[in-house]
Amino acid sequence: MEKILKFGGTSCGSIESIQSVLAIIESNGKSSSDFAVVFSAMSGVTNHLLEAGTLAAQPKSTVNTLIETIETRHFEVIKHFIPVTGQSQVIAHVRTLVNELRDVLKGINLIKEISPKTSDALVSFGERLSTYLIFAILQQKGLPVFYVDAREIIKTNSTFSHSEVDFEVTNPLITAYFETNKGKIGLVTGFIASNAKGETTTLGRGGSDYTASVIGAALGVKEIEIWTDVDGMMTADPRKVKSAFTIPSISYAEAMELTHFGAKVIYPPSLQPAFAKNIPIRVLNTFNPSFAGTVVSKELTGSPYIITGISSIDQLALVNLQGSGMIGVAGVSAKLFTVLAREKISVVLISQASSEHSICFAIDPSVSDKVRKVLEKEFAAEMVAGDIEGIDIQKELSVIAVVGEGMRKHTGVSGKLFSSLGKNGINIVATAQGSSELNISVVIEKKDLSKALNVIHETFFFSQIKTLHLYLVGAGLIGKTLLEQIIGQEHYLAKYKGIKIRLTGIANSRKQLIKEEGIELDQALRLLDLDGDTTDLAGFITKIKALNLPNSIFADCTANKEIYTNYLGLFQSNISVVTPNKVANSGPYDLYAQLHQTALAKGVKFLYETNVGAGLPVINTLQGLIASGDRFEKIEGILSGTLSFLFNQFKPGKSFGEVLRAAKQKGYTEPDPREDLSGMDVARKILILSREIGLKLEFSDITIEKIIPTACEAAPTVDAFFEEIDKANDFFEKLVNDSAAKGEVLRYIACLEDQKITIGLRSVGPAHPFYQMDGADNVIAFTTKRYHDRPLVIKGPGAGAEVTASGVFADIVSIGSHLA
Ligand SMILES: NC(=O)c1ccc[n+]([C@@H]2O[C@H](COP(=O)([O-])OP(=O)(O)OC[C@H]3O[C@@H](n4cnc5c(N)ncnc54)[C@H](O)[C@@H]3O)[C@@H](O)[C@H]2O)c1
Ligand SMILES: N[C@@H](CCO)C(=O)O
Ligand code: NA
Repeated sequence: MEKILKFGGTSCGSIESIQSVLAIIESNGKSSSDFAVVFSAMSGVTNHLLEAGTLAAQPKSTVNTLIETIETRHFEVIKHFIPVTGQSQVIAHVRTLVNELRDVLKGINLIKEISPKTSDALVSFGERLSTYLIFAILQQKGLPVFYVDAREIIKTNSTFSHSEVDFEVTNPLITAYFETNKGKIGLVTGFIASNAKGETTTLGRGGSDYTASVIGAALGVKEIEIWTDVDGMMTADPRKVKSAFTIPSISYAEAMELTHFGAKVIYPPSLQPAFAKNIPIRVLNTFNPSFAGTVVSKELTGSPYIITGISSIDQLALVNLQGSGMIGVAGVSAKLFTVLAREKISVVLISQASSEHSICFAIDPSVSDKVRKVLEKEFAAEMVAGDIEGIDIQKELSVIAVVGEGMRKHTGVSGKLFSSLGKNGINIVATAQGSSELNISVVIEKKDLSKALNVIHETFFFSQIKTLHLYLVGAGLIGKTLLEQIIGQEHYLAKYKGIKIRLTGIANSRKQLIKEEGIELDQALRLLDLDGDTTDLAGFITKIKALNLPNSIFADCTANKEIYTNYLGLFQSNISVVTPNKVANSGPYDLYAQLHQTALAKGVKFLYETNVGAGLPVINTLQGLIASGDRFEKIEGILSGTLSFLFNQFKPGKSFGEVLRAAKQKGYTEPDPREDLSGMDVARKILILSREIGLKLEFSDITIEKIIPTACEAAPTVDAFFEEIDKANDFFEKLVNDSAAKGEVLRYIACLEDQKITIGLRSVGPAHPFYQMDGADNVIAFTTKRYHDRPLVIKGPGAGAEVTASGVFADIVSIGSHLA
């Protein structure tokens, strides 16, 4: 015979699905009749039958409603597919079967008990009904079909509910039966069989697949098709990993490993007879029949990936047995696993270090109390003697298995696996790798499961592209410009850096929006307005943490003074922070130190190049010098773009207020320009630089020489401030004139030397290195041990939306490169 098709319960579940099943069979029938089809019961029917059985065994209960439900579902199929003239005969046959079913239930009701034997007889009606219906429909359509009650050809022992097939008797029966009906399509009841006495038995878990496999093996078919409701076996559970895709080809051994840990599309043990005869199994989708699905076979067609798939068990407990008395003592593990076997406790994974000091193994958490009791009893003597110190059971864990024959040929697979988890702060509680190198298993905390699956999936299947999840808080001047810049670089980043930035959250002071699947960058502001909720920063951050997405970056593009109190929690949740906001790094030193230490300890990034000199490479350069062992002697510079612009542009006769307004309009000033004019902004920057070189200075250690009249400084609002500035024009004219009279210019200079910071307005002549400035230029001179005679100077535009956003962007990309 050419092949066997098998349709599961969902394929036989409704009018629509049966429509697809019929179409698939008819299309196969066009070219040949040399195949057979195995059917499960209509979905839900087996459960209804079992329920009816349980009910029937109770006094004074009625099963009529359940039987009617079952009957009606089958009648509906008849009415839909069979022409009226042909219906009565089919309906009559279904009635006969249902009456027989009623008799079985009556029997159960009489003795008030349901044995595995009666249960098997009861559930057999599901497959008998579904298969008969499809037989009747196809027969009326004129296809050469015959109905096969598998009880006539599959013989088992009498272990009801999970009977074992007697192949010696079965195989000749199958070949003879199909030989007699050669040239016709056999439609076979799945799941059911019979014992030597002719009593109905069932084949246990994966039953109908087993039927297909037993018949296929007996007839030596070329392929077995398992039709289900998904596109074959996937690289990961698509409910947990959105980017999971169908595995085109997989080996029997890999399929075993994957399904052992989850992927429940097929149950490989039930396909054993076919495996043994090297018959390939193809897993196909009834609802997407043209899709090629997955072939499970001995031969591999060569996957482009190192691994084949990932699966997991969500709930797991880890038992750890430890003690010095276990070292070198033969038999502890033998005893342990004998006990577990005796108690029928299934062990999911085992790991023992070569020190032999401990053995750890994973079990279903529902049996953890039992395991503890059993072990405490069994090892009581060893525990009293102190040879075994204790039994530790950890719950709320999950296990992930990375599976693939390809791992044998590649080195560095576990390195890749562990480092990808490590970079995302996922703690590995235990690991196990079989010497077959077919499966590496890692036990992790349950809360990290979805994140870990996604990280691993991306690492092995999309290694060319790393998705960064970006949460942008602050969609003002810098935030908006950043979004525009990202849009412009999407293609470049994907192609040359292997990075995709997915905007997962955005907020401004009014609204916030989080979308796990990502927010279209060019629609982000509109969507924030349209779909956003009222801003609640604490709630926003709680949601980010709960989402627990891999490669997450929080970009703080606000000037908010409190937001940084959230950074610590973000770091602890393995979320990196990128920010132009200077408040965190210029706050109390203890907090500053705690933030930096936490980020370092958690392996996440805290990047803030734009804190000083906007996009100019000030912080990175400084860090490079420090890292390479240079020593700083002096840092001096013009660190305010706004003040630089003011003193470059303002000339007597001009309005100082107008020049300041122009600076604001050009995006140089802080959202509140009082921060710039008061010297606060410069003070923050030089303090940040001092901390970068290792000084423990506080804001209060800085002396700021004032440059604006007290009235300006005292102005309560930004508007009032501008009014005061306008009134102070003479004051500023005099400052400039006095300086110009000496042939000099005014420069607002910050200086760090001998652990002291001074900031003030200086009048400098043409010989001074800061004399020649333009626009909103910053200049920073580092005098160090190495750059001693002539300082290292960084100079250029130090404020403005484009240069600042690009500095923030570069920090984000640098995190991407670190993760990729
Ligand atoms: N302009 C520059 O040249 C420059 C250079 C370097 C650094 N920076 C820094 O960049 C940051 C942003 O500056 P900007 O000019 O874009 O400011 P902005 O006022 O234009 O934008 C700030 C944004 O933050 C939002 N915001 C404020 N508080 C918030 C909160 N609690 N929750 C959510 N959103 C909140 C606002 O709604 C706004 O969208 C500042 O920290 C500034 O110091 C600016
Ligand atoms: N307001 C700041 C922006 C850069 O940090 C300045 O004028 O320098
Ligand atoms: Na910078």
